[in-house]
Amino acid sequence: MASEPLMQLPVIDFSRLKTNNSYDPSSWESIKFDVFKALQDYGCFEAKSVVSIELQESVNDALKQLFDLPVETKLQNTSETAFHGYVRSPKVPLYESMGIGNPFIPENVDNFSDLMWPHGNPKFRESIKTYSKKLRELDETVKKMVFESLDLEKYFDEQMKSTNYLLKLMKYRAPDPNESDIGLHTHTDTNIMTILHQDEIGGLEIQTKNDEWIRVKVSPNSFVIVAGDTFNVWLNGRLHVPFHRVVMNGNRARYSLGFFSVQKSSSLVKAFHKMVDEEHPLLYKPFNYGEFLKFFYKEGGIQSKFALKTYCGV
Ligand SMILES: O=C(O)CCC(=O)C(=O)O
Ligand SMILES: [Fe+2]
Repeated sequence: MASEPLMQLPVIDFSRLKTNNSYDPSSWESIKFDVFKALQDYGCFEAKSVVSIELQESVNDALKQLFDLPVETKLQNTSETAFHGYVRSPKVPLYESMGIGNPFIPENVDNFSDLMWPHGNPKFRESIKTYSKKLRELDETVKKMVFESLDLEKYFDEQMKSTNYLLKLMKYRAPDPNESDIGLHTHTDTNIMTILHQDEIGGLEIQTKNDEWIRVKVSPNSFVIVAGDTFNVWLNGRLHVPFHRVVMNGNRARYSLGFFSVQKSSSLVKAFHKMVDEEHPLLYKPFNYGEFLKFFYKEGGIQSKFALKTYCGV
């Protein structure tokens, strides 16, 4: 599949953000500028130096151990909520995934771990807990920077309170010789924002505003931050929401994970009043995220590249 290997996503180093455990104000301002620009221009960027290599490696091991479990064990993880249970689908034959809801709540990780390893797996528990805390911190930092860039600080706490999180653990097997190499079809993320990590196999591809595909290759302990549709509804189109996909190459399995922030269904997804003016007319009517997901999964929205526009575009 044709893709452009030479272009790179913006790289933002988060190690400069704190000195002696407190935020350095000038670094905050300069990183904030880069974050907002990257999300406007690309809808994504590489976030560097958020977790240590050691922590990343122990999470990579945890992922392999999880998917090596017998399928009967993996099937024990069931849920009514989309992507929280064990997912396999003939539409994406290379893909399987498992989810842990709000994984920074220790009990949620313990319950998941006990279900998968009834005799215990302390290493899995501890690495996932530490990792999830770091990812939540990164999620909050990036969003706060975007809110500040648009003078929306006063809405920040309320928006964070109406957010749920999902840690999605994913494996893609290598395709058989006559099988398609598509791991995950082209899509945008409909949630607020996603923090992705892929292992050294690579395969994540992101489309630029000029319709060129970038094959993402980032440092082993970096993340790719991806803006989702919900975020762009709040901001009435100020961000770019990139199409992305997974294309497998080679003959080894690929492991990845995503930390998804999702707006709770108890409040409507809608543009901040301040974001709508003559220059920026309203793009989407307010909607309930749970209802949108029903449309997305049941009425063929998932096949449409522009499901949100069809559902609530003005
Ligand atoms: O596996 C990946 O790297 C990407 C996953 C993804 O885009 C998604 O789950 O929405
Ligand atoms: Fe995605």
